[in-house]
Amino acid sequence: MTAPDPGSDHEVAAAVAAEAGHLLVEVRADRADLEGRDLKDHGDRVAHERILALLTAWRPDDAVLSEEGSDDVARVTADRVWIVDPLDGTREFSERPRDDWAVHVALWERGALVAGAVGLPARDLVLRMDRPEALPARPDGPVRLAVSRSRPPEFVAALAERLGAELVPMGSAGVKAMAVLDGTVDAYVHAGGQYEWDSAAPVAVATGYGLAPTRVDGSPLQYNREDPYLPDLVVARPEVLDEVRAALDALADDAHA
Ligand SMILES: Nc1ncnc2c1ncn2[C@@H]1O[C@H](COP(=O)(O)O)[C@@H](OP(=O)(O)O)[C@H]1O
Ligand SMILES: [Mg+2]
Repeated sequence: MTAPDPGSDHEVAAAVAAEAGHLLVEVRADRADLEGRDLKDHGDRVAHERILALLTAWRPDDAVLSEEGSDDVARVTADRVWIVDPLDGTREFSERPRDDWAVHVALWERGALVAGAVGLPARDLVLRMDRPEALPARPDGPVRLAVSRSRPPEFVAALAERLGAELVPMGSAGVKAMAVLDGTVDAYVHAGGQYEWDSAAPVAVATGYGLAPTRVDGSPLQYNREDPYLPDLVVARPEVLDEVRAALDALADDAHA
């Protein structure tokens, strides 16, 4: 049976992320018979089904764009669309006991992200757009950039060289964006491929925390487009934003020279 409607859209986002996260933690513990691809596929599927069941019960009139669902283009004309990645960092989820994987739940309404939560189930955390916390003070030293541990884009290596930055590898777009918010790193820059579900909830939460995520070229991130491919992203804490932007612009100039 589905629990009662949690209330506001923010509460729904957080409850959906938490419930799917609990399920994934259980699956990982209970299904010792599953490994690798089988564990990834099972996790993706059960988390997607749970999220869909909860959103259907609590927000029956809203559309859903999920990494694991079949896309219905009718969402493009809908007023409200939940953009979800039931299991981000699927690879890391399958590598027990890694904890760098996430559940993403965001709500897009008429052009803007209006609610969002990123669950970090293996850390028993849900970060929410509506419950921002102060960023810890930034330590002295080089800029720290979160980067994919399994397929670090060459572009980010070039950026790090230009900035004299340190690369901090970890899995999951949600984990990397949340690492900016908890002070583990100063920025997360990605290029070369991603989809709306990889960044919508992390961007919603980062926006709630007062950050201003953009595309790599500085333009706004736009969601609920017909093609959900959204290949690049910059999430940076305010103290390093100008420096990171200047380096990105210089790299773009070099590329066009
Ligand atoms: N070049 C690329 N093209 C498409 N998706 C990419 C990508 N690089 C990263 N991603 C997606 O972004 C998420 C974070 O990746 P990473 O951990 O490597 O930083 C992953 O989501 P999933 O785990 O949901 O598939 C991954 O599939
Ligand atoms: Mg993903």
